Amino acid sequence: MFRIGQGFDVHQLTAGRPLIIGGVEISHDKGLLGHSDADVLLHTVADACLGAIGEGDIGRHFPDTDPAFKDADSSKLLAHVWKIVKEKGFVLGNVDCTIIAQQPKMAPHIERMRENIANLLEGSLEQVNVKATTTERLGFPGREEGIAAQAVILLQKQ
Ligand SMILES: Nc1ccn([C@@H]2O[C@H](COP(=O)(O)O)[C@@H](O)[C@H]2O)c(=O)n1
Ligand SMILES: C[C@@]1(CO)OP(=O)(O)OP(=O)(O)OC[C@H]1O
Repeated sequence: MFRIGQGFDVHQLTAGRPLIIGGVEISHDKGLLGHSDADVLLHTVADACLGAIGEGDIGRHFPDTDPAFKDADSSKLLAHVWKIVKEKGFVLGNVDCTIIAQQPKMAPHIERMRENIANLLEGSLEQVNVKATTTERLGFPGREEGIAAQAVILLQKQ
């Protein structure tokens, strides 16, 4: 049996925060604002996983009112979500992600993001694709007010 899930997340860009995307800290003049480390890509992958298994979303599992998740490492949140996925008997088919950001360039960091996601989802590099696009300066990503990410995941029941 196969299950498909999709995720979408947005975080605001602000000065004085680190920019962490896909578990990679990227040198930039602004970072993403959130209750956790605001890793928009890992949140999106976590939501895609939860969607595929019918388990709601990360806000339900890790409420942003809970001090336990203040500045949380999103790798740990995704690892917890993946444990739930495994307990339900699923393995990774593949996951395809898009980061929507005008700046900075994601290309130099994409391979490390893929490695991080493959490790967290206990898959191979070939099962994980990460890409990036600008919005040609249009809308909130284009004005560099925020960064969005989306993901589609396929899970297979063992
Ligand atoms: N933040 C980004 C955005 C894009 N890229 C890479 O540039 C290519 C062209 O982007 P367009 O939005 O003009 O289509 C895109 O395919 C990515 O390879 C990037 O690295 N970082
Ligand atoms: C991850 C959590 C929890 O720390 O907080 P944020 O970093 O604000 O992220 P968001 O994508 O808004 O949703 C889930 C939250 O509950």
